[in-house]
Amino acid sequence: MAIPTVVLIPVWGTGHLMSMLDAGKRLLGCRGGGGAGGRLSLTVLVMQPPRKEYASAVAATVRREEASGLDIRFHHLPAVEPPTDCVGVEEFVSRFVQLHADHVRAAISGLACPVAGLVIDFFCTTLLDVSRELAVPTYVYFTSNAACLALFLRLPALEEEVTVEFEEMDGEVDIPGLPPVPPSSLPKPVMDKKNPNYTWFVYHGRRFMEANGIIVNTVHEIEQSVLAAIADGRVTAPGARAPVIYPVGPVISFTPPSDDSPHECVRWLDAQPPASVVFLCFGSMGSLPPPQVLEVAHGLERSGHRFLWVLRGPPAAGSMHPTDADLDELLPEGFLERTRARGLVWPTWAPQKEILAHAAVGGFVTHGGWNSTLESLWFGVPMVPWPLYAEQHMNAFTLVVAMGVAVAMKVDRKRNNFVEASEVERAVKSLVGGSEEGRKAREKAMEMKAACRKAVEEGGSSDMAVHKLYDELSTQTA
Ligand SMILES: COc1cc(-c2[o+]c3cc(O)cc([O-])c3cc2O[C@@H]2O[C@H](CO)[C@H](O)[C@H](O)[C@H]2O)cc(OC)c1O
Ligand SMILES: O=c1ccn([C@@H]2O[C@H](COP(=O)(O)OP(=O)(O)O)[C@@H](O)[C@H]2O)c(=O)[nH]1
Repeated sequence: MAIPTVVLIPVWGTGHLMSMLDAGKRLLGCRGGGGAGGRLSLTVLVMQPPRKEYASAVAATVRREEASGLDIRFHHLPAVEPPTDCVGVEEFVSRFVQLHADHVRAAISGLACPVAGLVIDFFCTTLLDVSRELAVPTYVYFTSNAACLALFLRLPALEEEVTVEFEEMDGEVDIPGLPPVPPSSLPKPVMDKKNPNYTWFVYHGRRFMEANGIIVNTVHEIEQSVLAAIADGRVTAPGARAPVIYPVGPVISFTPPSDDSPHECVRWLDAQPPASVVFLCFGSMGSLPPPQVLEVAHGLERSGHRFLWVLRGPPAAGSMHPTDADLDELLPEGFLERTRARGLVWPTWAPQKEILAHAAVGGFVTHGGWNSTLESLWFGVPMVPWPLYAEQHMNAFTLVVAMGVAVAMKVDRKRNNFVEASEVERAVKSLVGGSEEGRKAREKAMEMKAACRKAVEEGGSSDMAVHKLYDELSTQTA
């Protein structure tokens, strides 16, 4: 009989597609997985991305994985017409995915091998209707952390409990397993209940309950208390218990470098003392408006510390991604000359993981995307979170208050996440300048590094979670 397959349905963004593929590959790595005599294969249903800028990145990923020799097949779904009347990302992605339901049904029904299960990105819960119809067990893959997942699961009950906007409520938001969450730290889509993006968040939170399990890119030991609260039924409404949670992280995509010569950023770091450099980078969609760039430049200059700053320009019209920065136009007059001996400003995509791995890096000013956060923890680098979009305000709260791996910085959410130069200076000095706060964050980050590495070793918590999932999937089609 043909080997049963696990069908993956990712969304197209790098932090989503790569993360799900790498998690899937861990299933193939289980005893009897995708190697010779394997008991499971992977089939990836690829949606044609709604924007050209994503299409080439997706195509490159597919080419690389097809050449890997692993038992992974890619099935390209027919294109659909993207909705044109959406107000934001959550609504757009959710509705665009929903339009693929018939194609997903046809693709799964047409597979020549038995289907062990379906793994869907968290934006894809509308497809639970298809999997129910086909009687295929379905797991949600949650690319962010357990704290954010707990909020998703708690939202349907919060709908009843908090009838005003969160920012108008008295006190803080109660999410069992987390310290009380200030309403100003909630993810962007939750900040405006009249917005369809909020409605979609609540919708997904409700539908997660129908899944056979939720796979989360986190580590049991680093989010123990919130994971326990979910498992004990304290997060969900009375009488409702969340599906089994599989913390399989950190899932980090390490792609082999394309040539042997070290990147210019790495060569620059080679000449810096250990733990002396603060690294600033704001994710795949992060760029700072020109007045904000000036504040950062002044803050870094006044801090007196070494820095490696990935500075990107504003996105071109119709794009979500930053352009390469024009440094002469963006930076203050004479800044590069004055800081030449201790700073490097890099105007384009940087090899973030290689940089975080470097001994010279002492701290990371990050937008707090979950992939960046896990990469920082993997290398034991303490952070200063500077949330810009999506769930990043919630991540910043988790990193500072719940995990203690980051030094807080005052970010004015009401002024487009503006940070004053003096605050950049203070945060940088605190992070890499030997303050008690910075020392504690570094110590915690090193503890988390050890926990992350242990979790993915044979017999570690994440390794066990992957095996548990593998066993469940393989028995379902046995
Ligand atoms: C988790 O809550 C939100 C996620 C997103 C979001 O949307 C998105 C849409 C795309 O078409 C492509 C993407 O790559 C993408 C990515 C994305 O979130 C990022 O996901 C990472 C892993 O979950 C990470 O945690 C980053 O912080 C996110 O930026 C958008 C959103 O609101 C706008 C969310 O609330
Ligand atoms: O110059 C850059 C910017 C980002 N990244 C990578 O892009 C991903 C960003 O994912 P994250 O979840 O942190 O944020 P998002 O971009 O999805 O908001 C991470 O793997 C980073 O290492 C990188 O390698 N170089």
